Amino acid sequence: MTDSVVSVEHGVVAYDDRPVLRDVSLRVTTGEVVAVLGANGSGKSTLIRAVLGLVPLSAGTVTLFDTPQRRFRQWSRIGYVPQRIGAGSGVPATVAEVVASGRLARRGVLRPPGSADRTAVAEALSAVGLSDRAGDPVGTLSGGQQQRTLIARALAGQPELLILDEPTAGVDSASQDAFAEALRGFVAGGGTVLLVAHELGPLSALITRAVVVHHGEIAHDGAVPEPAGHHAAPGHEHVHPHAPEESVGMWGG
Ligand SMILES: Nc1ncnc2c1ncn2[C@@H]1O[C@H](COP(=O)(O)OP(=O)(O)OP(=O)(O)O)[C@@H](O)[C@H]1O
Repeated sequence: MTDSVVSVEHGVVAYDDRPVLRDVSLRVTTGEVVAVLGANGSGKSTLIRAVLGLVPLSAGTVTLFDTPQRRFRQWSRIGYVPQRIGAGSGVPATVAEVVASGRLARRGVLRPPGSADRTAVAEALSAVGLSDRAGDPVGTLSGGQQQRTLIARALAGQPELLILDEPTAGVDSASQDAFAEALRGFVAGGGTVLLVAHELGPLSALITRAVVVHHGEIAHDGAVPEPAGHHAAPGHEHVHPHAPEESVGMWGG
């Protein structure tokens, strides 16, 4: 038995015959917090979508918890927060309802929520610092709080692996801190994380390994790299000026 959580071997993804991922291999083991970094359009989202089976591989294999992806059925072991598509869905659901929907894969639609479901929802809300907003319509929350709601939804399913696509992009610093805290708790409980990021900000201390995707290939796999020249980048915002010893603020772009 190994503790392999995700394994991509020689993965290739092409959209309309245009290769977007070329011969990518990546292995994530239990307890790792792996950040996938890289410039816009380098293939980061495509990589995690391929891991989840949301886009097909044209070559190579994906293995999840030691099971070939095509035979994998235990999707409740994985929590996924996709890239945000903008605030305000117009759905008048409350924060608690959205978070509770993260339990559906575990309890089934036809069974009413039990005490384990209610506890998991309450814990997830607390983990992201939104307990006091549970009864509020999601649309009344800030963008960062809405993002925290989606993260709580994933946490409520009590996954072993969290996959997050740019979880803190465009999110206010209070929400970034709350998210980092929630992730810290998840990892302390034995969870594994694979996340796509542009800016690591308060997350950088949690990241155990960084994978840099460049033109559809893995250009680096190891320590979090120094963001070369990022202070000179136009539009750069210094996200944590009080903590210069934390090396990564922005990477790629
Ligand atoms: N469904 C699709 N059909 C066709 N092309 C796509 C599709 N999804 C992504 N692409 C293209 O594939 C390339 C990689 O996209 P991807 O979203 O994986 O990059 P990314 O590194 O996540 O970028 P970003 O940081 O902008 O999200 C881009 O050129 C993108 O335009």
